[in-house]
Amino acid sequence: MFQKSKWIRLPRNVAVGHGVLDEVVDVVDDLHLQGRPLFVTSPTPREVAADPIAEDFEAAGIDPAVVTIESATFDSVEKVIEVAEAEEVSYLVGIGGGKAIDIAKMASHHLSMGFLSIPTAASHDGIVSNRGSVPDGDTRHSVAAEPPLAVVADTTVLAEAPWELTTAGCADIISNYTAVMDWRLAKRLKNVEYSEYAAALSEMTAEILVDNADLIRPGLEESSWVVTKALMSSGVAMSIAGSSRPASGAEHLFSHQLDRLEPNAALHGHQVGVGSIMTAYLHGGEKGFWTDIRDALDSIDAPTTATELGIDDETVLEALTSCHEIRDRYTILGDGMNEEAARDVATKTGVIS
Ligand SMILES: NC(=O)C1=CN([C@@H]2O[C@H](COP(=O)(O)OP(=O)(O)OC[C@H]3O[C@@H](n4cnc5c(N)ncnc54)[C@H](OP(=O)(O)O)[C@@H]3O)[C@@H](O)[C@H]2O)C=CC1
Ligand SMILES: O=C(CO)COP(=O)(O)O
Ligand SMILES: [Zn+2]
Repeated sequence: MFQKSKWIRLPRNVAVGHGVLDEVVDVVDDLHLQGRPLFVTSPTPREVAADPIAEDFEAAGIDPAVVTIESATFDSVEKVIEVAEAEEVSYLVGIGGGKAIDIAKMASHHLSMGFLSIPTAASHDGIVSNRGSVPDGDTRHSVAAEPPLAVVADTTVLAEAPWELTTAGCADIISNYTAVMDWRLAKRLKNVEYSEYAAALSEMTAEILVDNADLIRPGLEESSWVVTKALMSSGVAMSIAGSSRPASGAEHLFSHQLDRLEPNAALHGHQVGVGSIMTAYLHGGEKGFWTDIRDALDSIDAPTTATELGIDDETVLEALTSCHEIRDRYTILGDGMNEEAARDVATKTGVIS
């Protein structure tokens, strides 16, 4: 007897393009959201977007509360929950990079409140996903979170953000290739839950981005358009899967471990991109597959070496040999690499010299 069932929660409204930051109040109106919002933001996005959006709300007779967070931690989630309760808000608006949006979606989940996602950087694929990513001691949690009711992605704002944020978003997408390979491997070896649709969407998203690499250039609003659509598509793949599996494999374990060993050394997307070169090599795949990943990263100005990440070779090796312990997620790393093997892959792929 067929007994499978599933909920897939996706945004109802997606406003993307030139100047849509001016339409946030209209989006809220269209969703029939009542009461006071809490803006969850971080220092730079507050200046770039949260303060101007607050002025629009005030002009419409709505007084938003604002909380600024500095890091993607459970303490930040707690802080947001406390402010939301104290300020008696009705819904949350995450305004910023991956950090602010993750914290807002996790706090919304806890509070059972609606949430809007307003990215100020095309730097990560958590814009629409229903997961939050939080370091916690030796481990890294992928936490169930509230998917946004709506996304407002202004390509003017995204194009004006520092270029490396956009290249980080591209690298987060390019890493989908190896994430899906890890997922298929885990399906074959460990019978983990797997969605062919989510996997195909994730791969297709990476494919379209790489095919359009020529359009991705600094300061071009069209680049933000191409990258943001890919980031949202990748987030939809995660929401369909009900897990970050379509977009997070061993290359993400490597990045999460770097976050522990060298906090804030490099952007999330850049770290997963370099990780992806090495895990593509480990998968063997078709000859030249890892060089395709490296060349795709190179073509959009994303780092391909430890030096370009600003991380020393020994830290790369430590991350490679220990990152399988970060979480219970089967990948090409299996039960871990020894140091010799790690040095071999990192050297042969040119990540370390
Ligand atoms: N839930 C999910 O599915 C996913 C979650 N993630 C998570 O997202 C995070 C990575 O995202 P990322 O965006 O790189 O990290 P951050 O949110 O830390 O943003 C990176 C930097 O960009 C700055 N910034 C943001 N917008 C602008 C702008 N318009 N102009 C100038 N600077 C700006 C931030 O400023 P400031 O320092 O002031 O904040 C910060 O310094 C990680 O925590 C990662 O785990 C990533 C992918 C998927
Ligand atoms: O970064 C992600 C997808 O790009 C998801 O993060 P996790 O590895 O924490 O699930
Ligand atoms: Zn990622």
